[in-house]
Amino acid sequence: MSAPAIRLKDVGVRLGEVDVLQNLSLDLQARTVAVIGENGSGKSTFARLLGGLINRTSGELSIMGIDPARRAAELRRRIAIVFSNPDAQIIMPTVAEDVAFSLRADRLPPAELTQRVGAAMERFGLTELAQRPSHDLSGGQKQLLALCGAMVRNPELVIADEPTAYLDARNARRVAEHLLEDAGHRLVLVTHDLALAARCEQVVLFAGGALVGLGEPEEIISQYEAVLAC
Ligand SMILES: Nc1ncnc2c1ncn2[C@@H]1O[C@H](COP(=O)(O)OP(=O)(O)OP(=O)(O)O)[C@@H](O)[C@H]1O
Repeated sequence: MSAPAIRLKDVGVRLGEVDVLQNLSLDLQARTVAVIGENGSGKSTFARLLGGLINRTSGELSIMGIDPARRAAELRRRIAIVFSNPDAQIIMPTVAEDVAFSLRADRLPPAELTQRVGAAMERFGLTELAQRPSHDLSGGQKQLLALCGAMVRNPELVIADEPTAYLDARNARRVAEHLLEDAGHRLVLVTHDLALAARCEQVVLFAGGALVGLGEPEEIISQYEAVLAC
């Protein structure tokens, strides 16, 4: 592969009075990247930065050749962002309508829209819930719906922040397979689940808003476990 998919040079993010991320310089080329670190270390802020949801205060940033501060709309079309709290991502009254809403910009013919929505719901085990009011779903079902809505658009890059947080073991496994094994997209996965992180090709470790490790999963997870043991 040529240019890194994600490139940061001396990036800083200040939110209010707090320097949340400092002097971040890294190139991410692997298809699947895990982001790990202690509570409050800056992982979610990093994910929101990559997703164009917050802007950097300093430095340079390129996501698949796009500067999110300049071409946010284009970036949003090519990526999907999934958070641990799905409520913010569920908009429409029923499950099927909510999945279809994610495809509104594509202006698909009705038959193709129905087919795409049906296939996506099948993939995430939501077919039986298609006509259920989306806000009556359980936390785990909502998480599956949010993921389904994100993935139905076939994004090039998925940024997922603790996407299995509300899921039972079987659904967590199913979601992990979709995110990790589907070669159709790149993945940046924020997680406290080190077994999940170990399945990514590259791992990024944060501490106190700074990058303190970047490399092979085995090496970086051992580095983190040594910190946790103190
Ligand atoms: N809008 C904000 N204004 C000020 N400080 C913020 C803001 N958002 C986050 N922070 C601070 O930035 C730091 C990093 O937060 P962040 O949510 O990125 O951490 P995290 O690594 O994702 O944590 P966790 O594992 O607990 O989810 C925390 O100290 C947090 O309090």
